[in-house]
Amino acid sequence: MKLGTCLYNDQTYVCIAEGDGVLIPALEPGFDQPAWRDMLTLIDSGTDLTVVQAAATDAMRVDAANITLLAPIPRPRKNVMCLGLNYLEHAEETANQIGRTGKAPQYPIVFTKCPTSVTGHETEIPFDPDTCSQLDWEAELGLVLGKGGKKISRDQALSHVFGYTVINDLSARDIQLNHKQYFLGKSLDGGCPMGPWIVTADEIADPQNLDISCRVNGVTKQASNTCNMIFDVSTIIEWLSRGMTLEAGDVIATGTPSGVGFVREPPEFLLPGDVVECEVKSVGVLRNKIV
Ligand SMILES: O=C(O)C/C=C\CC(=O)C(=O)O
Repeated sequence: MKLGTCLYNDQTYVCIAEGDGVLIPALEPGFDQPAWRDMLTLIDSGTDLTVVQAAATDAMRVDAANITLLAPIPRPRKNVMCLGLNYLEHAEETANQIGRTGKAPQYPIVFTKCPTSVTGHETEIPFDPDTCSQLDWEAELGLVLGKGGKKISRDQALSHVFGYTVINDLSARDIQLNHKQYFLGKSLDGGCPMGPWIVTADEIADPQNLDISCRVNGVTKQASNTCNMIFDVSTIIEWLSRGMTLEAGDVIATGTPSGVGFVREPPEFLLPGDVVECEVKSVGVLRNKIV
């Protein structure tokens, strides 16, 4: 099932992709209203989603033209947790660019993006030349947890995943590299496009076998497969939860493959007018324009 968050008649709802449009369960009074108006409440509620689809009525069907999709979780409760240098070729291209030895990280590199950076599919990403002149793309597989926990074992990790989404870990390289910590350069307003949907975990048989790519103005810049992650999804959850309690609704970006802009010769960055598309096969295409 593909779940999203949309605006319909100036109100926010959780919706389910269906054909050319969506189902909005909250339009039927019989459905749990708080859960179907907010994705995090829905995740917390543990609602049986199959029941909803089976009970779909015409009153719930809305044409795609009548809604605006937002990020599936428009404002996560806490920072989006992200993996740095989690594909070997990307670790190597980065090391070459900044004059380091290119080795796979021995331990996961984890940084975060603040919740206010989250934005949706087809939103415009503001380009502010006073702040940043080196805006770069990073296509990533995103995880949304359905169940929290501490010391989650690799074996159990996938059972904690509610679903998968696409994230563009937009990176202001000048800010990121000048400030040592990644945080500021990764947290610009509009710097975390997410969506269009959360694809529920039952639909993704193997998160380590998904083609992942990024196109800028239709030209492919990144093309890889999630099998090339250094730390796979289960290991990421295991590592993150070793000493830190993970919670339902947490969002994790699992790292980007090679082909980012700042390591190119000459370096390439996003400019106003550019359209950037991140795609994870079976999960979706996330498109944004820089303005
Ligand atoms: O300064 C570094 O070590 C890494 C620079 C870029 C990597 C990155 O942003 C990532 O998300 O991976």
